[in-house]
Amino acid sequence: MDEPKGPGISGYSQAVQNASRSLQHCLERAQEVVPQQQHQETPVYLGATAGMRLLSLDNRHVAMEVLSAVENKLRSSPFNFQGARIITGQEEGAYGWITINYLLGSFKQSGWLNFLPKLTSIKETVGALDLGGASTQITFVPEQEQSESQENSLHFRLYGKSYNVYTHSFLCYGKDQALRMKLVRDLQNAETGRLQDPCFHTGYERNVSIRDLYASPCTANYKQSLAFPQLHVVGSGDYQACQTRIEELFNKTSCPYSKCSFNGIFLPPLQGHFGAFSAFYFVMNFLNLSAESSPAPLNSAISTMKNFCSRPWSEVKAAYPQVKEKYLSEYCFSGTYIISLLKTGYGFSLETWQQIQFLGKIGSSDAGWTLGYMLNLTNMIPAEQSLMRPLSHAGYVGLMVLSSLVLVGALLLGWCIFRKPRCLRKGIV
Ligand SMILES: O=c1[nH]cnc2c1ncn2[C@@H]1O[C@H](COP(=O)(O)OP(=O)(O)O)[C@@H](O)[C@H]1O
Repeated sequence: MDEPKGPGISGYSQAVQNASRSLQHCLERAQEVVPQQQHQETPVYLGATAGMRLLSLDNRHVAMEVLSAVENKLRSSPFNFQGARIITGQEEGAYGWITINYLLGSFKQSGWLNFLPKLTSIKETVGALDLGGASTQITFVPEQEQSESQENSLHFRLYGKSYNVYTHSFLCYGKDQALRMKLVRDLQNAETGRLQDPCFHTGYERNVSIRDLYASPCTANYKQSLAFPQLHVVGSGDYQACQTRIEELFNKTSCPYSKCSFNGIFLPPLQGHFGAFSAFYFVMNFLNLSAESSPAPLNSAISTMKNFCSRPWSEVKAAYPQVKEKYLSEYCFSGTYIISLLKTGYGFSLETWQQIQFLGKIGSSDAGWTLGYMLNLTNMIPAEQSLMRPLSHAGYVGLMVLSSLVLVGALLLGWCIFRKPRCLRKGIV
């Protein structure tokens, strides 16, 4: 039976071992891809996200140990290691937004072409929705420039244009921590260690260690002494009931601003198109709800989820033998969570849902915060747009041919004037 590892001591060392293994794998891959003579001059940065933010909240000492273990490994690699740090939720949101807009070309178009608004359709930036295991981010340029909450507002100057960006990172609302929060809430009224859970398929069973469940800062507040050391989760596969339980995670009771998402957090009216990536994409892509040309409407996403959650576990397992059991068993929860977060949490409607595009890659690059982080650290995005636009290859060739013709013409003219004055005179007379 699959048991999700929580951040108990065993969970941490397991997590460190996993991280170390993936880092090794990453380094080996990078050494294959980057030509050997460029290894030393290739900068390497490491940014850690919400999982490490949580670990740091829970035990700063362990978090620092993990970072320094990773640093040592990277320092001994052939690359030019520049440092490892835990990035803030705001940075994670901002870098995701920078990545997708950089890859979609939204910044450049809205740079110098804005001087010619009538000649070109102005392309707006696209909002970014990022779902991880431990946190989720929403970032976009709202219609109203003045923000009601300074902690949610960022200012960027990119390619000569200013952007006032709204961002918020919800720690604990990544899909793994959200599942934990739901489980501990379900446990509050439980008398036995057996929990019937509508977010898992019928026939699915999982044992969860109570100690691990409460070990996260996201669930610590719900801690209660229970007579049983393990929670025995038994699936009942019911989308509607699952959605009802999930929606309890979003506290909509009070809002100190004109508008909020949930938990009293300011959210300006949603504006424009959104790219939803990372786990938003992994889950929606598995459920066939991410079609890039026309993403499924909200109503059909809900019917797909109803149908998927109601399928018995034995049937689902047989249908997808190649999918990791941990992911497969949680797609009913994750899909339902995504719909609830976007609809109830952020307030996407039937209409605005259509503005969301679920993105895995843009071109050949992953949609995610990492590219934006690199672009920022390596100063790849200038604040000001250079006045000269770089020439395309065709433009360059054309300009060279034209200047060669002008040069040949000038030489001929000079030769006529100074060496053969009669040819000119003949022409004139
Ligand atoms: O193929 C997949 N299907 C479903 N979930 C996936 C798949 N690949 C990765 N994930 C999950 O997506 C989430 C991505 O989290 P990530 O590591 O980017 O952010 P985090 O730092 O906030 O946890 C994790 O929960 C991971 O387990």
